[in-house]
This record gives sequence, C-alpha cells and structure tokens, in this order.
Amino acid sequence: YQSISGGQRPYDYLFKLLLIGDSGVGKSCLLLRFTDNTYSENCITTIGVDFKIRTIQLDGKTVKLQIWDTAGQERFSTISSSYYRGAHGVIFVYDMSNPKSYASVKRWLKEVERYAGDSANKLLVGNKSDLVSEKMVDSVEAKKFADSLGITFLETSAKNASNVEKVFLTMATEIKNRIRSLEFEPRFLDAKSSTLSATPHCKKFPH
Ligand SMILES: Nc1nc2c(ncn2[C@@H]2O[C@H](COP(=O)(O)OP(=O)(O)OP(=O)(O)O)[C@@H](O)[C@H]2O)c(=O)[nH]1
Repeated sequence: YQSISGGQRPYDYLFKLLLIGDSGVGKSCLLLRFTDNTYSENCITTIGVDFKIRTIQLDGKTVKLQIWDTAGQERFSTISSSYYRGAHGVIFVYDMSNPKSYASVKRWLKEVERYAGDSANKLLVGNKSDLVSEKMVDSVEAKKFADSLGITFLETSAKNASNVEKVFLTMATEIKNRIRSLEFEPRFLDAKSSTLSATPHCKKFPH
C-alpha cells in the first residue's frame, strides 16, 4: 500500500479526541500540558475550536492523537456541534473547586450523545486537584457517577501535571481495545475484507 507520506508509515492509528466542559475548568491547560508540557496561569479563553496533535506509542503501535479543545462557553455551542462528529473519544472535564461545572457534565453528556452518538469512548476528569483546600466536589460521588456510566474517572492537575498523561493514555488504550474487539466481530471482518475503508471507527493502516 501507499501511505500519504509516500511509503513511510506515519502512524498505525489516528484517534480524534474531544475535550468538553464548562468554560474555565482547564481544558486548554490540560491540552497544553499533554502536548507541549507547559502550563500558564493565564491561558486565554478558547475562541471556537482548536486542535493539537501528539503521537504516542502504545503496545508497539504508533498512535496519533488529534485532540480538539472546544470552547466551553454557551455562545460557541453551535460552532462546536459539528466537531463532535467522528470523535473516537470524549473527555468530560469539570473543575473540582466548582460544583456548577460538575453539574454541567450531565448536560454535556446529553449534548455529546446527540451529536457524536454512543460509539465514542468517554472519560470523566476532575481537574485542579492541586487546589486541595478549595475542593468542593466529592471524589467518591464523582467516581460513583462515572461507574454508573461505565466510564473511567481520573482527578488531574494541569498545573502540577498530576495524572495528565494517564488521562490521554487511558483514553487511547480504551479506544484501541474497542476497535480491536470490533475487528474480531465476524460482521466487521466481512466488511473489512471487501474494502479497508469499511473500517468504521478509526483510520488504521494495514500491515
Ligand atoms: N490551580 C489550577 N488552576 C488551573 C488548572 N488548570 C487550569 N487552571 C486555571 O484555570 C483557568 C482556566 O483554564 P483554561 O484551560 O483556560 O480553561 P478552559 O476550560 O479551556 O476554558 P474555555 O477555553 O473558556 O472553555 C486558567 O486561569 C488556568 O490557569 C489546574 O490544574 N490547577
């Protein structure tokens, strides 16, 4: 086969991930921590949608993560709706010091289900774990909520880099496992043998 770069295989998988949550919960800071390993107190508010790329190694495979940072502000919700389509994973972020942002997660879940469907993997993140004395959202309660949805829950700090790698590595692993289990479905194999573009959920180069 011919890859887009003319022979060299650039990656085995390309996953589109979305960061979703209220304005100010730290989505842009989490993204910058993961892709550039930087942190700034005065991250500017995301206008519309922006994405960043980081390529990781997972079980000997090269996985390219295209991570979209959607604006949390209400007035941009119509802009971001089209970006939900085709997402392999959605990371729901709230601010542990802000109960309102935690309550909003339910609304964001509904919105994502409407636009991205049920197929995308989901993960719940409580950010700003460094603000220990300002903690307002109970970890046990958040974990219970995530369990009820059957999704992973992690507490992070973009500021001190706690658990940030883990969020994206866990998400990539969960998507890869889902896709691998799809490959073993007879229906999927039939479709795949006729044409590779039948691959339903990810761009994967043949080996
Ligand atoms: N203490 C602490 N502050 C954080 C952390 N992450 C982000 N912040 C601060 O929270 C504020 C908002 O962060 P952003 O990353 O811009 O939030 P956002 O979710 O992208 O906001 P929108 O772009 O408006 O949707 C900034 O002032 C950050 O410095 C963290 O882990 N700990």
